[in-house]
Amino acid sequence: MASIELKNVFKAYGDLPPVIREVDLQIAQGEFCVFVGPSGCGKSTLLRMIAGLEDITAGELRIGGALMNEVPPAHRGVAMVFQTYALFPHMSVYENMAFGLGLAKVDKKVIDEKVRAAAKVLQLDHLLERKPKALSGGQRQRVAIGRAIVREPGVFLFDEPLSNLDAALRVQTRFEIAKLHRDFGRASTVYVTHDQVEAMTLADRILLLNTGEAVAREGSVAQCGSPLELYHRPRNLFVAGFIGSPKMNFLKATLVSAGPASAVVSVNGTNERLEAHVDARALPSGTPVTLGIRPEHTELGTATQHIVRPVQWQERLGESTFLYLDAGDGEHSLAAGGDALVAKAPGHTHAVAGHRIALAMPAAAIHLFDPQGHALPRLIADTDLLLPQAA
Ligand SMILES: Nc1ncnc2c1ncn2[C@@H]1O[C@H](COP(=O)(O)OP(=O)(O)OP(=O)(O)O)[C@@H](O)[C@H]1O
Repeated sequence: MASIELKNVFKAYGDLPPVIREVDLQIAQGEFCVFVGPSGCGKSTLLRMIAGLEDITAGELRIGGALMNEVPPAHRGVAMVFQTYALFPHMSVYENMAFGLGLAKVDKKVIDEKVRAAAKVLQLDHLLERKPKALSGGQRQRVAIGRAIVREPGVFLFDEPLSNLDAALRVQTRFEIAKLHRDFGRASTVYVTHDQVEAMTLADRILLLNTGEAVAREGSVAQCGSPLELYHRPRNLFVAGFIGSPKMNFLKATLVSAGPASAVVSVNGTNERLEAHVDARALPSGTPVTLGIRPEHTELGTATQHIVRPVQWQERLGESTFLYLDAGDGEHSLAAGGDALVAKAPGHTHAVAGHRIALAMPAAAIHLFDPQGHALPRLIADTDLLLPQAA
């Protein structure tokens, strides 16, 4: 029941360059915010700074409007769920869940009510007497979540809570976390993950963190917005390449012409011309650009404008088939160590390696990036992309 506000937050270890720079972020009460980014970008560090487990080098952290920089973790009104569960092995499920409330000297009867209510929600009521070692990974993580819930915190912090679970249990527990948030949605939640699907499905808002030189150049925030905003309107090449799996295809191209409704580019090393519903009027003709298109937005065949490329190999997943084509513009060719061009095709597709196939690229699906990697504005209405409308 508390908002979280980060104002120009920095984190540096000793004399090393800051690992977190210039983070400005407001998480509204009840909002579910997911931190994602490449390994080492500082997701956990930022979360631990909110929890009070790491000092804040510079900037301000407010929870529920109150400055928290110097407040000890126990007094911040936050509850954290760790990847490793961090349960007490000698205590039963009940004792683990009751522990924090006992420390806070809450009345025994109240503790009992809260533990039993949380256990019911998490379907742990038949396991209350068990020790953690007699539980599955998923059950242990539910106990860790239960221990957080009974404290009725204003803020929930999750640090990769599902990464020790197998694939099926991850899906189930992800669903449970989403449901818990919906049912008890007054707490603000910050959730760290490197899993795209978790980020896309759980978040009201995603904060994608920069890594490497970009941190020094533009601060730690690569982009912050709704999952579909990052998917449909990535701000730059890094965001476009990070959000989405398999990742967006990139082709080197050159701007031929730019008008109010679309731009035309030529794919380098070919005489192919493609129209894009993008506003490129800020750039002169002849400017080198990067064309981006997601594998799921390509189509097989010649129904719309298309390019023709040889198939290298295919991955058949049942529901869909991923075709890997030689990007084939010399610079990008697989033979030259470049990325393949990936197309998502229907599951029944069967392509023969070496065969040349036509890959349609609808003008509405193409993204363009300027020479600095910044996205040019897409001329597609928010309503067509199912994006949230401004109030
Ligand atoms: N105590 C420390 N001293 C020096 N550097 C540290 C310390 N703790 C973390 N770092 C560095 O801070 C950076 C951010 O680490 P952090 O664990 O927050 O990244 P992450 O995005 O959560 O990574 P991952 O996805 O791999 O868990 C890393 O480069 C890490 O090496």
